[in-house]
Amino acid sequence: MESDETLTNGNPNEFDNSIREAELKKTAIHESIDQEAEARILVLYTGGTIGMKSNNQGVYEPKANFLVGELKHLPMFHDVEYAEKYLMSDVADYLAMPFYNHPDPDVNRYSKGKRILYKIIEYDPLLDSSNMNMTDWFRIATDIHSNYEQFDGFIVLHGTDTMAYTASALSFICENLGKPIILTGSQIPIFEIRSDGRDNFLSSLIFAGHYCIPEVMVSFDNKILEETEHRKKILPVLMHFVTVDWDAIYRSGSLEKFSVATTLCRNVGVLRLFPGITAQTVRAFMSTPMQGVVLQTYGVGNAPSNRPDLLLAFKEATNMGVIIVNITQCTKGFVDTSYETGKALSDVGVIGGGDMTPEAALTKLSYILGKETYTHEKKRTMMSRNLRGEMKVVAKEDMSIMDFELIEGVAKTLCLSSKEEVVKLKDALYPNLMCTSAKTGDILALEKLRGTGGNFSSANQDGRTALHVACREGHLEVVQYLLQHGASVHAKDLDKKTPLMDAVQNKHFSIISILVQTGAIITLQPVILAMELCRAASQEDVDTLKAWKIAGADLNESDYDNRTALHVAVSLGHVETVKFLLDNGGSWMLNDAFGKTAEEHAELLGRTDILELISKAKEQHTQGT
Ligand SMILES: NC(=O)C[C@H](N)C(=O)O
Repeated sequence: MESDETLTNGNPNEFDNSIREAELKKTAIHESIDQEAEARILVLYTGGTIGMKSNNQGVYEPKANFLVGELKHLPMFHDVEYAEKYLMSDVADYLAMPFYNHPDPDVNRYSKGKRILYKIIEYDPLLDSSNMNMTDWFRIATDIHSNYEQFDGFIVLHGTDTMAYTASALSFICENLGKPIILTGSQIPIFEIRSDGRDNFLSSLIFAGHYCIPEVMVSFDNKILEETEHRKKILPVLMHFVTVDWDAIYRSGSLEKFSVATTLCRNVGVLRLFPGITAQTVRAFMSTPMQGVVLQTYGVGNAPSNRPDLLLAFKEATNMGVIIVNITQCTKGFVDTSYETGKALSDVGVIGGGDMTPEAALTKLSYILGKETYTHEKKRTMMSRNLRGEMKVVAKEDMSIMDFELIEGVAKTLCLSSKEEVVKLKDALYPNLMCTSAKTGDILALEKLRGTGGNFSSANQDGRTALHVACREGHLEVVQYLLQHGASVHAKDLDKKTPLMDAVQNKHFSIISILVQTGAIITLQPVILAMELCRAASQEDVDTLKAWKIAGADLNESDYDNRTALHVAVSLGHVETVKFLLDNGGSWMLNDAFGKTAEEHAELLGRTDILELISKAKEQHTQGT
């Protein structure tokens, strides 16, 4: 061989020269490596059509240990000459793309192009994505985590069938992400003569190597989409190859390091409404062990408001602790409560899911329900928050005021300098911020306000406190939270209304019980209370009568004509109301101002059905005494 000959037979000077040349060459190599901007990308090859091969029956199947070797023959994926010269030691098993000068001026302002070195880790077995499950999501996230520091970005080669699920799941379980994760795949294997796979993979490598976008994204068809909107191809794209919409990028404000969530809840599901769906189906779907349901409704989040049976089934489920999130069946659009039919759902505890895709909503539910340290109310609040850019349109009533960092913001804008000024501003704003948070059931915001000196007994300009508002809205956990943190059950607003009255008027039975247990009492004058009872009786509003009863009211209270609720119910022939009143201590013997008892009114009207109820009540009364 040439070198041996030189060694053994050659002139010693020639030998010295060749060493010197080799040394010079080495230095040149190092210089060129040092000068060349470089990005290192880790590619997790999980399977999918992109790396499949047709078997002898002409069917595509994943083929192990095949992709890397084949890519090495494609010049746009591997620069053989460069690799032979420079890929050694720690990068020996990497592939090297040809040096690429990115046309985007934003990217190229500081460097004249980049060399992307990438390493492929092939999963065993390679999976068709239809065979993947939650454990595979964790494996991908954990692999990214353990290689996080050595790489500038990550690509996941994945089948297209369930890519939207994996991408959405990764976006949630990868917490405090600071580097790009791009999922890509193809419809035709990368080695076929015509394949979308080559472009998709190439775009992903270039994108991951040139842009530091801290999001999970999907690369397809020369477009990079945020993971959570990937299904909706019609939405504006984040990047159309050379132009990035930087404003559309979601950035976490957290100071925490990148980590991977440890648990996902599997008891979640998607239910698509259809005309004629039965309440039985809904109940069966939402029964134990179900913990979270994505409800796909019509249009802007509508469900039939003329189906009390369905609404009751949803209400039962939310009361049992199932978290239901409302998203639309349309491929484009978002959930709004401006229609009566949409509001009916939020009234029974269904949370508005804005414009989330079904995959994002489902994996978000699974992620949040997996957070064992969160209270139920916190889980509900988190579901209505935009956590990873998955909700471009947050339903107005679901938006947390704390998202705006209001106090600091206002103080800065007004250039307040002294502590006193800031305290004054706080006094003016805090009660309203607390009421707003109580209205949306946002315990996190309340906690933040308390932590920065908020006092839950302070009232806004109408004398309303956060407790008034929570009682009115029916947020049981917020009521409990406020009471445990110093809110007064005795607070009266400018209309002399207590939180108990708010709860009664809105028929929130459990809240009424808690308030009574905490010492709340009815503060209305007896005659006014009687008028309220008579009005409820006249409207056959048994639930309001029940609410007053739980609040401690005597249902025999009489108005200015000495009429009781029972007089009114009998005179108007409201049988159910009569029955409720008799069952709850209503007296048939009290005279009104015209000298008549309720029983006499029934006789005058010839209401034998009511007279029968009265005689039954009499019997029970005699047996009881
Ligand atoms: N195009 C594809 O990748 C489809 C394939 N069945 C998969 O999801 O793995």
